[in-house]
Amino acid sequence: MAVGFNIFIGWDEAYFPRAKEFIPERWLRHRPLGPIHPYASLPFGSGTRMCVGRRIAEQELHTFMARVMHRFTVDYKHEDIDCVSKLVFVPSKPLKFTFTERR
Ligand code: HEM
Repeated sequence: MAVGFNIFIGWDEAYFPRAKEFIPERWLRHRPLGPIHPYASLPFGSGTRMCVGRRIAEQELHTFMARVMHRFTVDYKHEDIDCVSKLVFVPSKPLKFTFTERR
């Protein structure tokens, strides 16, 4: 239910300005693209049956990303990537990132 909801609302300009552009900065705490309705994105569900692993999952993602970015410089020197909806949004092309170990 929550996943389906995300697909349909995720591209709705009424909830997400420049909805089809990949702008992860929209999620920063100060919401540079404007406020986001608290129920516009529910990847972990909501209410009494929402995901009990949410905090673990988010902590793991943050720790993983921080450790990777601390260790590597990440480059992408290919064509623009779009996203397609396959139950959830996924990249339209393979992600050919180059990871260079930082010195
Ligand atoms: C990115 C990672 C994850 C996503 C996107 C996710 C998403 C979800 C969603 C959408 C639900 C259903 C919520 C609802 O019915 O409203 C759910 C339920 C659940 N998730 Fe996750 N989950 C993630 C990671 C985890 C992890 C790491 C754990 C355990 C450590 C976990 C344990 C559970 C459990 C036990 C439920 C059932 C809760 C209930 O029915 O009371 N999940 N999750």
